[in-house]
Amino acid sequence: MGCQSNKELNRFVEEARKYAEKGKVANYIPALGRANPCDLAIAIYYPDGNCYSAGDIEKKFTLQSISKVIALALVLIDRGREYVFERVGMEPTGDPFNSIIKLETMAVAKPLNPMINAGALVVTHMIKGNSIEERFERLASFIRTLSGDPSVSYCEEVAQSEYETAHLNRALCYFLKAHRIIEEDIEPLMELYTKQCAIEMNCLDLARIGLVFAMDGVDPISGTQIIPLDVARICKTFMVTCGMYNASGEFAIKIGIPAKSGVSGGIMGAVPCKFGIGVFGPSLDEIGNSIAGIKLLELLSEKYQLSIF
Ligand SMILES: NC(=O)CC[C@H](N)C(=O)O
Repeated sequence: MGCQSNKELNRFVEEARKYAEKGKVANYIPALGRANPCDLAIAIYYPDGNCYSAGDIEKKFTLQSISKVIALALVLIDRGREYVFERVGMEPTGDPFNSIIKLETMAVAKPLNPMINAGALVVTHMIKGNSIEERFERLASFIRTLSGDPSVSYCEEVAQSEYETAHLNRALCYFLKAHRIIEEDIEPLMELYTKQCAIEMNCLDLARIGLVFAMDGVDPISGTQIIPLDVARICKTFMVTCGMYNASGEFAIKIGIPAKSGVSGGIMGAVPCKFGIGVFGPSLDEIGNSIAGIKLLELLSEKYQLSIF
């Protein structure tokens, strides 16, 4: 089944924490550079409502790229598959998450998938609403429903810090605007995107969202289908093929759990039909994934045979 003991999870955390010193916290968003590289936490949420956790579980972190998979679910619900995939593709890139190179070399300028920044910016562009505030609120309220935590909000300091420094993301947006994939003003879109990335929570909330994906869109605690089955499946497939950036192949081989990471050090995992996982460890490897977090998931996956393959 899976780990059902805080004590055992704690042993895994302490074993994996040793790897944190081999990585570095992200500092291209200045506010993220202030994280403690030694922090490490995990929570596992089961369909019966039981939750096990260990490490620095009280620490909140921003979702960053984890928000990409949730925003994708929202726009797929709102606009349907056809509309969404006319504007963003379904293929992994093998490039870093913020790369611009494929946009220019592909025959059609549309981003290859919604998990790289270019694709995620197009997804955020598709969030419906009459103002930036309304669009952000729709996403935030969707995330509150998924996590079952009505207090979820965003970290203003991180949002502002990214907004002030997100020149590469601006470049992606202007390129996409020139090719008419994005059709709105870029500065308000950047405001929305940086707030989206700065939505913060602890790893228990994140595990609960992972659980909804694991259960094909049903929140087993409330019994509601929050995400339609086909949308949940599309999201999980992207998590497998592109969720860990250009390390998704290695992650699939070594760990084999649909997962999505973010540069703040979060990882959301969805073990199909079993449980959701939330991990936080801000020390990152060269690709930008939580170094101790990956080790922790590796220990867990090996012990409990969690690979879906
Ligand atoms: N990999 C990430 O988590 C990237 C998210 C970050 N907000 C960015 O756009 O650069």
